[in-house]
Amino acid sequence: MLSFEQLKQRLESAGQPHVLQFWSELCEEDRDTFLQELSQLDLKGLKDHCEGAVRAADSPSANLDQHIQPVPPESIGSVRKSDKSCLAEWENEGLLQISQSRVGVLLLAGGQGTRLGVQYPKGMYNVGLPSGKTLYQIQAERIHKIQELSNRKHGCKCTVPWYIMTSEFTLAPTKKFFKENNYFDLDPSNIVMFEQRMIPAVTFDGKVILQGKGKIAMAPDGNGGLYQALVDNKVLEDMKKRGVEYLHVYCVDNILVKMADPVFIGFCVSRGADCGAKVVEKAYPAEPVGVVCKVQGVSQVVEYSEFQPQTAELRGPGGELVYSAGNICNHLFTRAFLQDVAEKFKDQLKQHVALKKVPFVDSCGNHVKPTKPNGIKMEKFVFDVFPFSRNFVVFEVVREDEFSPLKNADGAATDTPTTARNSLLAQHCRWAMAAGATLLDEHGNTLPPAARSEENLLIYSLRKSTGGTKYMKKVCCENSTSLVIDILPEPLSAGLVYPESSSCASAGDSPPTQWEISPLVSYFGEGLEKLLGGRTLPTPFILDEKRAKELQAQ
Ligand SMILES: CC(=O)N[C@H]1[C@@H](OP(=O)(O)O)O[C@H](CO)[C@@H](O)[C@@H]1O
Repeated sequence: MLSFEQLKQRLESAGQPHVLQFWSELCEEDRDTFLQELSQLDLKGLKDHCEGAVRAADSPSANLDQHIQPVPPESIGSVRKSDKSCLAEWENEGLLQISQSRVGVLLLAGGQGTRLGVQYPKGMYNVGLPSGKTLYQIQAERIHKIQELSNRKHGCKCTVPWYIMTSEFTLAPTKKFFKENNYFDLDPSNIVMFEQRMIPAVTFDGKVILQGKGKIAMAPDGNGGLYQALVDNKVLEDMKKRGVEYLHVYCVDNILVKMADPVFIGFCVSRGADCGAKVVEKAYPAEPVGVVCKVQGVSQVVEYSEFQPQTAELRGPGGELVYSAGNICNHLFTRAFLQDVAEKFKDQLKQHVALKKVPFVDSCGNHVKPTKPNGIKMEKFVFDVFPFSRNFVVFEVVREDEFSPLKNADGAATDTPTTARNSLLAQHCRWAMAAGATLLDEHGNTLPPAARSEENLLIYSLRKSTGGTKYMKKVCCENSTSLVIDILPEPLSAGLVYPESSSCASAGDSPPTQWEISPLVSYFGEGLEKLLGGRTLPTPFILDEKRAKELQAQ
C-alpha cells in the first residue's frame, strides 16, 4: 500500500489533488480504507483516463450511418429457416462438444440493476414464478440438465464450468447467495467467480468525482471489461487446464437464455467460427437492442444508444426493418480467439461514453444528488471484439423461445419482471401442449392450443399486406391459423410498436397460465411426451423432478 505522501504526490501529478480535500476530516478507519482504495487505482493511468473521458464526451459521436450496411440475410444461420435435419446435426455436434467437457459458460453479472431498481445483483431477482426461482437458480438448473443430456447421449461424465464475472457491487452478495443455496447442487469447484475492474467517474472538466469525503465514485468498466478481467483472474489458464475450447458468454437478465446451447455451439463449430453472435429479429425500430451490421464492411454490433433513429426506422420493400438483427448478448468464442484478444487486442477496444447522474460531495462537503448528468462513465462493450475475429458468424433464433430480458421495473412497457415471467410460462405451456397434454384452467375448462413460433410469420405477413407499420397492442391466437390483433391508431409512445410476443397462454389481459416446468426436467421442451402425452392436467402446476417421477410411474 502507498503512504499518504506518495499518494498525495501521485494525485497531484495526475491533476487530481482535490481527491484528498477532506482528508483531515476523516477518522483513522476511514483514512485506512480510502488509502487502500486509492492504492489500488491505476494512478499512472489516471491522468490519461480523465483527459480521455473529457475528450470522448466532447467529440461528437461518429455518425456511423453513412458507413453501415445490414448483414446479408444469406450469411445468417437461422433456426427458423433451417430444416429439422440441419438443426439436429448442429445439436448433435454441440452435445458432443459438451460431452467432452470442451464447453464452458460465462455469465456477465457485474451490472448494478439501476433500471430494475434493485440494490442487489439481478441474478438474485425472483420474477414471481410459481416456483419462486431466481434467475441464478434457473441458470444453474439449465447447466445441470445440459450436462445430463450430453452424458446420457454419449455415456460420459462431463462438466460445463460456470464462469461468473461480477463487479465490486455484485461479487460479495453473489458469493453469499450461492453459498446459502448450496451452489444449487453444482460442484463449487466448477463455479469460478471473478471481478471485473472498476474505473473512476469523471466530471465534464476532467476531475475524479468524490462520492463521499473518503470515497471516489467508481463504476464497472462495462461488460467489455471481460477481456481484462480474464487476464487479471487467469480465467483463460483455467479454461486451458480444464480443456474448455468454447465459451458461451451471456448476459444475466435473459430469463429464456439457453446456456451452452448445443444448436448454437454446433452451428459455430460446423462453420469453423472463432466468434459468433445470436440475434433475434428486432421487434420495433426503437427497441433497445444493439444491431449486428457491417460498418465499413466489417461485421460488428452498433449499440442502440449509438444508432440513429432515422436509420433504425428504415424499412425494406416488404415493410421489414432493414436493420433487424437484434443482438441478444449471447456470444460464442473459441479459447484461441480469446487468447488472441487478451494478447493483442484488448487495449484497442473502443471506449463508449455514458453521461450519468453521479451523486457527489461538493467542495464545501455537501452531499448532492444531481438532477441532470454531471459525470462521465467510460465503458467497454463485450461485442467490440467482433471486428478482430477471423470468422464471425451470426445465428438467428426465435424471440419467443430465447429472448425475454429483465431490464425495467414493473410498470414499464417492456422487459419487466411480468413480461419475463409471462414469456417463460407461455413457453412452458407451449411445450406441455406440444408434448400432447391437455391443460385445464382453474375452472376445469380446457385451455386453447398454445401459440407456436410460426405464428410470428403470420404476424409478419399480415403486417406486409396492410402496407408497413401497424401499431399492435396485443397479439394472440385462437388456434394455430387465426390471429386476433388489436391495432392502435398510433404508437404507445414515439416510434414504439409493441413487441409481438404474446401467445394464447398470456393473451389478453388475463394472467398467464401458471404452468411451470423445472429445467431439471426439460432443458428446451425435450423429453416431455413420455410424461405428459395424452394426459389432462390442471393449473396451476409445477412440473418438478418429483412430479415427473410420479407421472412416469403412473
Ligand atoms: C453492451 C451490451 O452488451 N449491450 C447489450 C445489452 O444491453 P444492455 O442495455 O446493456 O443490457 O443487452 C441487450 C440485449 O438484452 C443487447 O441488445 C445490447 O446490445
